[in-house]
Amino acid sequence: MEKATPVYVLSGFLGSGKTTLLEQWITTLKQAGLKPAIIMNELGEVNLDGLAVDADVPMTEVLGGCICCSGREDLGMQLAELIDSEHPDVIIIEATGAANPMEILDGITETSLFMRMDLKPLVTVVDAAHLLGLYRDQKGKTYRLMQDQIRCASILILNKQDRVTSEELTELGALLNRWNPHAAVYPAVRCKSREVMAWFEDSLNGSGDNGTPWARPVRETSEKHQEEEQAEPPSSPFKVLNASHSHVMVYTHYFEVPVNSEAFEALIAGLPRDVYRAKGVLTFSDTSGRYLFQYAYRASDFMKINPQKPVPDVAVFIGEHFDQQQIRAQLLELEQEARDN
Ligand SMILES: Nc1nc2c(ncn2[C@@H]2O[C@H](COP(=O)(O)OP(=O)(O)OP(=O)(O)O)[C@@H](O)[C@H]2O)c(=O)[nH]1
Repeated sequence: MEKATPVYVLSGFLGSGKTTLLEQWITTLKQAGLKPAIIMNELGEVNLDGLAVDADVPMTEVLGGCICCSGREDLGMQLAELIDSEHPDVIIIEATGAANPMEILDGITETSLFMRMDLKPLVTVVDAAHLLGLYRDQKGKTYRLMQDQIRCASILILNKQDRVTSEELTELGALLNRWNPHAAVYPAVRCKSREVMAWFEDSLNGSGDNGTPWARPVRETSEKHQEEEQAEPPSSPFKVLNASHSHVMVYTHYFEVPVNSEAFEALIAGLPRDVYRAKGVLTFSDTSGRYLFQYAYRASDFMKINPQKPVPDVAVFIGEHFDQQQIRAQLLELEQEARDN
């Protein structure tokens, strides 16, 4: 089976340190002999961040707007083109600081309907001093957007630790914990964090392991750190949160055989409430042609389609803390039933 391309999304407010982290990841990938490709989204018409990245790394730019609003389809297309033309081992998307990550995830999963991708847990970089200032004012669009970016993340890098006092850092840690109790939080200067790098390397090794990396590496890291945490003196300004599962999850299922349409509809109708979005392309065993299905906020829709190029049978589920294994087991059962009939 064709290999799934791992896709990482870096979110975080303007100037928080995303490009700084991106450069470190690129270095790591190259040292491991892997070929990275980058999608950069800048609000301006010129990609200034891109200048900081190695010239030999394939890069696609989505300029002049925020991928999450104006160019969602653009993002999907760019992603597909990048995979087709460059065959990278890993893709990293650096979103503009003004983007809402949920919308970006939605754009990316469109592409996974026709290309094998392994979407990794979302990483958000937070500028400690900026967040502190906004938190003290408690208002404005920026404040709310930063909250959204924090809430969607599975991993939070509390960057620019050097620009706040240790008391402020503790206060911010508690704040992040309240806003997103599921994410692991790592304070850092210039995004340098041993734990985040270990997670990154670990998650690369887990690529292609359909869906599981969403739950695994953070847990491993946090388990390790629980032990370290206990050994830390009580005055330690930080603790790593016990993130047993990633926060916003995506489960992608590639079908090996056409399944029964009614059984599939029944499965969709019975999805847990925590799955708030699903979509896919399917061939059914009991109908002719292919269907695009969409599910949002408990309503589903099936539309007959005629893809212009080969597209796998696939379903993508997005939600918070849902049991991916349960959905996977149900889908495998449908496939088994189809084989038996
Ligand atoms: N003091 C301090 N400066 C940092 C730290 N991390 C990054 N910076 C600086 O902050 C500025 C912004 O960093 P970038 O990595 O470009 O941030 P970004 O999130 O990519 O910025 P946008 O693309 O504008 O959203 C740069 O001048 C960095 O050198 C840090 O931990 N401490």
